[in-house]
Amino acid sequence: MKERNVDVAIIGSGSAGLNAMGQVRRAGKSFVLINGGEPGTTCARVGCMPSKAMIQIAEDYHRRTHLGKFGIDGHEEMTLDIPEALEHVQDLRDTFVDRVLGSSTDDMPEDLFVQDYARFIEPTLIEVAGQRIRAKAVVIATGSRPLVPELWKAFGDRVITTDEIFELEDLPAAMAVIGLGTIGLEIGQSLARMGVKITGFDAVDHIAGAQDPEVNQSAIELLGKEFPIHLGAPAEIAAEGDRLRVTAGEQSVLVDKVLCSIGRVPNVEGLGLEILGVPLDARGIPSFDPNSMQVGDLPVFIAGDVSGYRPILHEAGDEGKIAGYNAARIDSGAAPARFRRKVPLFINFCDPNICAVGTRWNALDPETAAVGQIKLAPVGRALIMGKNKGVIRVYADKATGRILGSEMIGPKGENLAHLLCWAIEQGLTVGELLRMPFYHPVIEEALQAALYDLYSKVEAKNSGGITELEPLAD
Ligand SMILES: Cc1cc2nc3c(=O)[nH]c(=O)nc-3n(C[C@H](O)[C@H](O)[C@H](O)COP(=O)(O)OP(=O)(O)OC[C@H]3O[C@@H](n4cnc5c(N)ncnc54)[C@H](O)[C@@H]3O)c2cc1C
Ligand SMILES: NC(=O)c1ccc[n+]([C@@H]2O[C@H](COP(=O)([O-])OP(=O)(O)OC[C@H]3O[C@@H](n4cnc5c(N)ncnc54)[C@H](O)[C@@H]3O)[C@@H](O)[C@H]2O)c1
Repeated sequence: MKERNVDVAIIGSGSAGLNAMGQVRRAGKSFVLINGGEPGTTCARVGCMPSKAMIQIAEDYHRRTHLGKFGIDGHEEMTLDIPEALEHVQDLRDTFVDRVLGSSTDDMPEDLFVQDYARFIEPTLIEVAGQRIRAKAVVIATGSRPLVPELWKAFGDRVITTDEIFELEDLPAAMAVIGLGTIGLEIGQSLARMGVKITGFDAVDHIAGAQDPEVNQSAIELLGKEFPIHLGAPAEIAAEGDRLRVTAGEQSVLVDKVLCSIGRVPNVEGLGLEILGVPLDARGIPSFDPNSMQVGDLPVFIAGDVSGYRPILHEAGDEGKIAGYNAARIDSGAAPARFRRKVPLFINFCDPNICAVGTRWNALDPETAAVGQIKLAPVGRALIMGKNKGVIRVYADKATGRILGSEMIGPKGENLAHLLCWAIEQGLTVGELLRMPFYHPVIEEALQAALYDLYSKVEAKNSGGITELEPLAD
């Protein structure tokens, strides 16, 4: 079998793999990029981008339900052309995929971009497409795919995942969404708003991965107004004629299709990771350092969703950069560089957005943490928008006032979560945040109100006579 040598072999041309390639190129090292399956990245093909395109349509169409209150007539007659809407999602998806391919692999020669599934023969020897590639370092960036229980696969295209939903040309009348994590809520709510009769199920008693009980309760209440939500029992599926009966505990519903959104599994089958000689966890992932992305003490690095560490886009990109940077420098003899990871930021784009930042509720020490909150109901700008629903909860260290984290459900949560995340990155205290300007009337005033509540509960207070203003030195 033909064998050739490169400095770095990157397995997977998703967002993590492409970022790794960028670093290797910048370091002037030779490489091969290997991709089994469709190129174009999960984000652009079946992930972030088509899902947000669908959410946008659903949200704009849903907006008609507020218009009557504003005196805008004609909204009752508004209809949604589903095939046209789905075609628009597909067109946008194709644009995003073309952009990714155009700026990455489109013009790469076959010896640099090998399209097949790779397999480890040794930690630095890869077999792919009938050839062997000896690399000084290897980056594993093979991503993940939707988890579908074996039994449910027998229902064919009546049980679909996000890998199939953006291919549909029309929508069924009734669907169950099993799994109300990120995907289940984003897509389930969109489908409901587009006119599909949705019933949601989750085995646990919280949705959207919410940990803060106030946020979880508000989320269940608000989303539950749009479609029935059944929690606390795992769902099962049985065929009933050409339809499907979904049952969970006492609850049961007959539907045309099921969206299976019960999580994702890493793409590791056939990779032969066992030959690395590093202990593998229950998901088949070798132990690695999340600051260097190094696997054990091997010249092997892991990045992106396959690691399961932080399966979101900007983190996959960061992990790809770290892995690529270190892989390109493996022959320097120095230990791989370790990088500080960013403050965790998570945004669920359902409406209202559900977000989590920094230290999560379950990790807070009730002895040392203070919690401030604001319910959105009285917030002026939210009221004007007709979106004064939800709650913002912000956590700080009681003694120092330093912001630790937040969980929230509210309008423009995506923006407020960024502000808080950047404040935590900067090590700011609640007092320092209150000294920032807040325009009027903006949704940030909701955050300001939560911060005032939090300020009243922390010991560290601002110096000078006015909380919001820094006194000038004489
Ligand atoms: C519906 C949905 C919505 C999402 N929305 C968001 C969002 O709004 N914001 C956000 O931050 N994140 C979102 N995500 C998550 C985000 O898409 C992922 O974190 C990101 O795409 C992961 O990139 P990756 O490079 O790790 O994997 P991928 O992009 O999946 O790349 C892995 C590549 O490896 C290839 N491969 C697999 N096995 C092998 C093998 N053995 N040999 C060679 N190649 C192989 C695959 O074919 C694939 O091309 C969403 C995900 C989904 C599914
Ligand atoms: N906005 C975003 O950033 C975004 C959007 C979509 C997806 N993603 C990424 O995709 C990943 C996967 O999303 P996901 O929603 O599939 O997974 P998830 O882990 O967020 O949610 C899965 C849910 O399914 C439930 N579940 C599992 N088995 C069940 C059963 N038999 N019956 C009922 N419920 C069951 C779990 O309790 C959980 O709540 C996320 O972790 C995230 O990283 C991110």
